[in-house]
Amino acid sequence: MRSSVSRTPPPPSRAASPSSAAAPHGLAAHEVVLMMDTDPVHGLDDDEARRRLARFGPNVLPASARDNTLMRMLRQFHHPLIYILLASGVITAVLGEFVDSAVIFGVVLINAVVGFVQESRAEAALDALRSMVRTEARAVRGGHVRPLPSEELVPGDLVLVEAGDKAPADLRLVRSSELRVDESALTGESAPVAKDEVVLSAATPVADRRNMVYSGTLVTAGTGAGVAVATGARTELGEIHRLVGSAELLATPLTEKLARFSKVLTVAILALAAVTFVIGLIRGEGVVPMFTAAVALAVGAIPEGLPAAVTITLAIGVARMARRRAVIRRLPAVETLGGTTVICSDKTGTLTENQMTVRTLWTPEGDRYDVSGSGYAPEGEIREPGGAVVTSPTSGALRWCLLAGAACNDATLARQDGRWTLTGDPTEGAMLVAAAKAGLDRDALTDAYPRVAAIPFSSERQYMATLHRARGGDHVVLLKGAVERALDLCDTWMDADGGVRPLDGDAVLRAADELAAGGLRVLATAVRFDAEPARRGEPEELDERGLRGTMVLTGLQAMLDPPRAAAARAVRACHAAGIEVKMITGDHAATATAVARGIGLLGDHSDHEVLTGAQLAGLPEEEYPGAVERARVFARVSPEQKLRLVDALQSRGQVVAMTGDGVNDAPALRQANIGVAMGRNGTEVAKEAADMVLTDDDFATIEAAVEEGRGVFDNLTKFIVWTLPTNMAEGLVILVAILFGAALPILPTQILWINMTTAVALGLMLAFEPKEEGIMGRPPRDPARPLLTGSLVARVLLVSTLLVGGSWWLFQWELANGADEAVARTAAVNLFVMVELFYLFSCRSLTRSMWHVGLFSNHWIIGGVTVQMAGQLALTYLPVMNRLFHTAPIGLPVWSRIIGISALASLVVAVDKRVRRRLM
Ligand SMILES: Nc1ncnc2c1ncn2[C@@H]1O[C@H](COP(=O)(O)OP(=O)(O)OP(=O)(O)O)[C@@H](O)[C@H]1O
Repeated sequence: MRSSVSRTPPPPSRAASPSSAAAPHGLAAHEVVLMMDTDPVHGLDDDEARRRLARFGPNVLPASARDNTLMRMLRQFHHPLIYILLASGVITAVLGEFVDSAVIFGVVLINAVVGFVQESRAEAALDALRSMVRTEARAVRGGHVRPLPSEELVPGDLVLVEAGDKAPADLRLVRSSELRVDESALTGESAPVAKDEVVLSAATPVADRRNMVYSGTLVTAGTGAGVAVATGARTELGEIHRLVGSAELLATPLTEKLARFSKVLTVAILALAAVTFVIGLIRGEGVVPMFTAAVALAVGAIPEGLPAAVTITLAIGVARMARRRAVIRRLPAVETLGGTTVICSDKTGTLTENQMTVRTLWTPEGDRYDVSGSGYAPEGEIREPGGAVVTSPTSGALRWCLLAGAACNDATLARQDGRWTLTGDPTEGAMLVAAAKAGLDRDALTDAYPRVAAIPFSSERQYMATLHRARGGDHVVLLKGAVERALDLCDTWMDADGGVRPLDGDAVLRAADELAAGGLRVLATAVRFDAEPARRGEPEELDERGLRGTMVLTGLQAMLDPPRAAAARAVRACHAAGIEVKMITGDHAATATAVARGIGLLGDHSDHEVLTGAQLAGLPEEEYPGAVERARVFARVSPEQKLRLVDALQSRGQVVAMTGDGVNDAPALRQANIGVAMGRNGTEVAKEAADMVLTDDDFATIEAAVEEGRGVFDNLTKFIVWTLPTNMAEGLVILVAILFGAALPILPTQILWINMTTAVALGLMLAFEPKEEGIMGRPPRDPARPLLTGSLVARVLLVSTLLVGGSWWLFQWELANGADEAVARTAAVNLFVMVELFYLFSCRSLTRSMWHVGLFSNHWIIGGVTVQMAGQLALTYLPVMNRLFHTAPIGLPVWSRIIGISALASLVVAVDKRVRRRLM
């Protein structure tokens, strides 16, 4: 036994410079195998893998190299408003107002801490989401191929990759076949790179890395096996990650628009404050009070909490979507989802269960056989048209229909804990089960006729063929696939005794149509027997051209794939929400139509709403977009056609969500406004291209995500409508005071108090607002529509006016009735907060009255209101707060005036809402 020391490979250091001779791509494959101390066939054994995992750590990128904590904290101060506050803090101190200065610095600091904590939490929430979509790798351990979480890979592992995978580590290839890799994650170059056909014995090293597949790159075609030479942070990707840090996660078009808006607003308000300052001086006011007033104006009018609130609302939306099994990969998707107007969905697996069971067999003589049983248990019977049970047919079309289905097949069935489970493609699983029900054993055939070559199934090709050879040299070619494709390759059919006759393609198509009209998925099977012994030494190949016109059709297998339980309801919900649902499938038009009818996607007489890939291809350019917009089912569509479909819909102004799972779906997913990938059955390539991943592959989840997206947008709007009046009113109150040469009703530190406490305790709670009733009963939001509609702008102006009028009146009234300035200001400050607090309840719904929403349906708001009230009492009655904020205790009569004005303001808003609702 070798010692563990001798089995430790050199640290897979990237220190070996890429050009150095010791870099894996500069060595011959067998040298890399030696260097990594592994076995090119059996891989590592479990014990050794465990040791290496302990030594090198899990195969994950280090928590992204974000700025360190200090830098992130400092960034919180990088804002024009904060500069103003810092400057005014300094100037206030120079003027000898140390308490004010301390309050200003204190507020700036608290603001930075709150910003920092919120930002970190939002980022952590998004990071957590990424780990929900886990990558599986396949490695050979102890001679067996094992699916493994990619974190568990270690240097020296023999890793298998195929089309659709994301490479889980840096791999030096030891075998590959037609491998093509999209290396854009590393190089930015998106055209796939062909990798060399490498064999282990190839002694010549390759200088330009055509024998390497790097972690994070996407395999777009072919298969390969490679030795992991670096994992985790030591991969090329890890290196880039360390240098670049993570991309800016928290920006979306909306946050950017708002950030720009706040910047422009800030500059405008600063200019206004400067002008006010100058006007005051010209009118002979003192420098200090004018400076204070200018600062108050700037601090009050700038909506500083806006960008952070938007980010947090989006992050909360993302978490809600994740709970409903839609994982957002790109934050802008949250915004776009709410505006989705068309959802283009795959059929198999998304609208249906992808649980196939063969129900009917058809042989070319016209006989139909019924198959009983359900699921993947090989329990059930096949009955002849007369009713007799079929047992082990020994010759003829039925035997070869079943055998072709079962042996031209990569699926396997296993019994686990009394349940039959399938590994592989459900279509193939169903055919395997059908053969077993007739007592036919695939293994008996493949033992006598081992498989020597195959044309794998692909969505473009729509069939699969395998070549089997007996020891004596006889060949059998087996084929299964879409009926039209199989007919292209056959010109004869097999009868019940195994005799071969000329084919009547139309009769087969008619039979297939009839079966498909019942919603069954129909595949044809065919065989070819070659007595000719293979010439020694000649490679055994199977090529498409050689099949044409040589195959013998043996029958049809029709299988049921039940619609998902929630699909019909979700389609109905989408229609009610003004969202079109279109089915895009590789399946036959008749099958697709029947399934679409079953889930309410098509009416009973709507054949004109079904288009096939061939019809699409034949459409003149100018008719294409219109036809695509009208159709609801697209059948026999190849993945390549999906891109053009998305384009066409977008050219008609639609906001398109498109699902996809294969490698070739990636371009369409990228082009769609919302690319949706399948978490369970999708390829890594598709997930990488998508904006959203469904962890349950279910169509209903898309509908749920759209609903959440609408909710997020509503909550954003609510926050903005709630916060803007306060800012406007604060700015205006100061402006009016200066223009009239009157005392300021609120001081800069008091404005700081109002803005900072209410944004966190009150405004943010709107982000937790549950979705409004009927949110899926209105049409999608027009992306071109501004965030605030005319009526919302009017409401913002109305509330601002009420605030300015109310606080001005109250301040003057208190002064006129003998109160000192501190008491009158405390009254004004409390009035501001109280109006905001009442108005918060109104903002919980943009159109309905606050009573309709239910006063207590958002616990967060109740909590926030309680905290805010406690804060107000402290501000009013605690001596230390009185000193810090220049406030003073106020009596009950003052409170009653405050509450009275606030209630009156709410009443006016409620009436305004009601009148507008009537007008709508
Ligand atoms: N494993 C397979 N072997 C041979 N032929 C197959 C196999 N799977 C599917 N087919 C045939 O190819 C056609 C297209 O299949 P594809 O997987 O592209 O689409 P689909 O699964 O029918 O639909 P969707 O696009 O909604 O997922 C099928 O209708 C079937 O006739």
